[in-house]
Amino acid sequence: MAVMGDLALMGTKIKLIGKLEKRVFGVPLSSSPRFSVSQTRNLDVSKSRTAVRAVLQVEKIQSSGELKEGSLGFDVVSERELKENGFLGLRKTKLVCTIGPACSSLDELEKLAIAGMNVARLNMCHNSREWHQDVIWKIKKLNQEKGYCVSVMIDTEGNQIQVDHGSSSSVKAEEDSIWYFTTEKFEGSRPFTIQANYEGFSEGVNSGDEIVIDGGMATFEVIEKVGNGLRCKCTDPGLLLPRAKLSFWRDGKLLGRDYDLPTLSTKDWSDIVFGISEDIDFIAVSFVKDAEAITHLRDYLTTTSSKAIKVLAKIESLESLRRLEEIVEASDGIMIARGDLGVEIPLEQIPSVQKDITYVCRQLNKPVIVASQLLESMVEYPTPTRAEVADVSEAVRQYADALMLSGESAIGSYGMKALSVLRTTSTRMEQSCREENRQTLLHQRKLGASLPDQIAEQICNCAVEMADNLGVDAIFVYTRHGKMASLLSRNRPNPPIFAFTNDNSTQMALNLQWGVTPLLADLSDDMEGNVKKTVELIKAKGMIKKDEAILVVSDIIPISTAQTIFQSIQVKNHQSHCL
Ligand SMILES: Nc1ncnc2c1ncn2[C@@H]1O[C@H](COP(=O)(O)OP(=O)(O)OP(=O)(O)O)[C@@H](O)[C@H]1O
Ligand SMILES: CC(=O)C(=O)O
Ligand SMILES: [K+]
Ligand SMILES: [Mg+2]
Repeated sequence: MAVMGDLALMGTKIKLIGKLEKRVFGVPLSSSPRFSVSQTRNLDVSKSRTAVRAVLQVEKIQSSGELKEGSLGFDVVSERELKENGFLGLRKTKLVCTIGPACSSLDELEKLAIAGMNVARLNMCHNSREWHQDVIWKIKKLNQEKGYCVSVMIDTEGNQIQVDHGSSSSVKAEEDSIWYFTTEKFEGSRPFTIQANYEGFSEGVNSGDEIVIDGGMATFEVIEKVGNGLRCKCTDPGLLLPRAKLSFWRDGKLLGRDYDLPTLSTKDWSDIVFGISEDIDFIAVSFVKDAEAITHLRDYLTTTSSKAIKVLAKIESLESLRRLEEIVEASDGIMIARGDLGVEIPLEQIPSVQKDITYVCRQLNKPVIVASQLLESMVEYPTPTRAEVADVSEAVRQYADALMLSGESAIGSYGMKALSVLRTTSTRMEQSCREENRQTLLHQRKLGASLPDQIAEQICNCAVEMADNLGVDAIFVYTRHGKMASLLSRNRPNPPIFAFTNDNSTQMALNLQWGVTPLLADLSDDMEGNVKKTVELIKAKGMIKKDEAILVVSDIIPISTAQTIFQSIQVKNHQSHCL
């Protein structure tokens, strides 16, 4: 015997199956699954006259019969974590690692995968095409042969204005020393000379303006313009690193500069073509200025790639902040690239800007990565600073979908340790957020333009409220394109979300979404069959304990009845025979 409830919503069926202990939509329920109750309640879900009618009733669930052969599509890392820590012990915050010379061997990559790397990032600014290809092949090999599930992201070089002193190490700029910034091209280095990579870099700059290198590594005052070059005096001594970035200031204010350069350079396009041919999962676009470049790239990918490659916009300039909402709307996700952002805006503004961006992303339901200098000191040292741990914790408390390592994993000696710090710190803060019940503090904005989209959204909002109120152990979602999984994730539920999909690119894309464990499964149009099969398999693997309850959500649309959308919510526990 089990409890079963139906919610009927314009052809949408919602089922509740299981032990109902608390309140659903404010309706008090008996604590025993062996009760008989029938209640109705109207609930407006949109501006239209649509209403939800909730009917709770007792129904007998048939015994499951024999277990079928098959795989649940679990990757080895999630499977191990689930067995060791149980449902609630699964980490929700996703981890991205930049791959560089310190971690590019098969062995090192496997160690990162074991330690929880969900996405590997390749920065196209560095190294050769062959090097990147080799890393991608190794990751695919690990996924295919050893059962990991690591997605691949390429990060474009972009049209960045950089200055270089021509030496491979850093150079010191002393106070009052005179330097010449030039656009002239020459090999090697010349004393007190810095090459800029763009002819127009000094356009609109006046004498008396300040040049700040890498967000404050050193500062110069412009003495005079000489052709396209600038003669400058060092006013704040410091270090000049190779390929440094610069910002211009006048009267204490940043000079917003719109260089007439396309967001995607010729090299970026060739890297994108390479990425498509290597079957990558994400393209992170550097120095996005507006939504246009993102829309253009997405259109290009739709026509050239059979796979749904996701486009992430990197927020790392003043212009991107000014057009934040349109960029978030146009893209599949966002990276808060705090490194270059800190060159473009005053450092003290970064924490509030990060908070605002993560908030907008949640509202518009796009995954967001917090990147750069999370554990910067670990490039050199085996432990993080207390301030770094606090920074990581704050990003987790803001419910960022993912955290990213840059130099810590790419060139650092303690990449594995840094990843472990991200893992333990995020797990701890997630637990604290659950105890505080911070999810309820978040406001949401309606996303769906069409009624079916609004229905999907409302189902997910209600499903998460139910899951949290009922204290279920896990949410199962059956999804083709990941929409329902992301709408559930957006609500940041207490239990983990297991997203079953038969689409490989959906699985790899969901790797970036908070709290979602994506699983590749052989789904049919028969929802009851899908649920039964996966629950039986997960039970057979010993992943469900006797007293655990699961909430099931689906958006599988049967091909034969494409006009009608059958979406459902069910709650299952061991009292129902099919568990
Ligand atoms: N593929 C690589 N090969 C060699 N060095 C790398 C590679 N990837 C990263 N690095 C090194 O790691 C450091 C940090 O990496 P990351 O790519 O995050 O730099 P970044 O400058 O912050 O990124 P971006 O250029 O996108 O702003 C780089 O300065 C570079 O020295
Ligand atoms: C990641 C990156 O591009 C930055 O922080 O600038
Ligand atoms: K880059
Ligand atoms: Mg950057």
